[in-house]
Amino acid sequence: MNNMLTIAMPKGRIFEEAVHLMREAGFPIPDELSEDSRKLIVTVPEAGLSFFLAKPMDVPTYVEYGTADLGVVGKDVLLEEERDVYELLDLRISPCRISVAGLPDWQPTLHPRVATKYPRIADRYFRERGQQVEVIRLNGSIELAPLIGLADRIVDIVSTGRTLKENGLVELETITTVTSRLIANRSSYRMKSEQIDALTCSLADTVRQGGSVR
Ligand SMILES: Nc1ncnc2c1ncn2[C@@H]1O[C@H](COP(=O)(O)OP(=O)(O)OP(=O)(O)O)[C@@H](O)[C@H]1O
Ligand SMILES: O=P(O)(O)OC[C@H]1O[C@H](OP(=O)(O)OP(=O)(O)O)[C@H](O)[C@@H]1O
Repeated sequence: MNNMLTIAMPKGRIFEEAVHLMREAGFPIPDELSEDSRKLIVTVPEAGLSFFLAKPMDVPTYVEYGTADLGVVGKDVLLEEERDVYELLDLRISPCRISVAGLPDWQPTLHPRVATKYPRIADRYFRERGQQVEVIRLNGSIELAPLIGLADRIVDIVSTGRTLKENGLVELETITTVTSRLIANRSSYRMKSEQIDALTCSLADTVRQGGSVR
């Protein structure tokens, strides 16, 4: 059996915090694993760890298919992608929320349109409330949609609230709060339980001690 643990790391916002947390938990992550580098795979044989860098939305896919044993990913992505993976630990990093937002003078319309990068989350949210909406999937700059008349409302990430404020939008409802999670492939979790449990426990201790808060 291959005893190496392969970990899918998300590029972008979560990356630095995740690396910081792992180093605090005692895992020797080399400087080579950096967003400044173009290298996508970094192996640390002496620690039995191999890391690769992926787009955040793709992390659960790599983990579900077993190309990574573990992954670090935002709860928003888990809720959107609905991949068959284990969620092992709340890492309490990269906090934000998913909210419904719109113009302050927004009025309900007969066939409301909702723009979002999270079509499943949006669809589920409005369906559970018995509200019929047309969900329009966009890839970014979601706040544009109500400003230019593409949609009545948006479902998007809010962190500081600055993007909403600078575009004259208001947060109407919070759908859920979000932090990053450690996830595992189901069969890896059975086959490599000892290694995965040890890594999860070290990270959990560090998280409990507030080690990740910077
Ligand atoms: N202000 C924020 N905006 C977006 N994501 C945030 C924010 N704060 C924390 N996050 C977390 O970071 C993750 C997104 O990271 P990032 O923006 O780097 O990736 P991305 O959405 O794939 O970006 P892009 O599509 O612009 O490359 C989200 O899944 C979420 O869990
Ligand atoms: O509340 P804030 O702190 O302003 O953060 C929220 C904004 O950040 C994200 O956008 P991102 O920067 O990823 O750009 P994007 O529009 O291209 O997705 C998100 O989609 C919001 O637009």
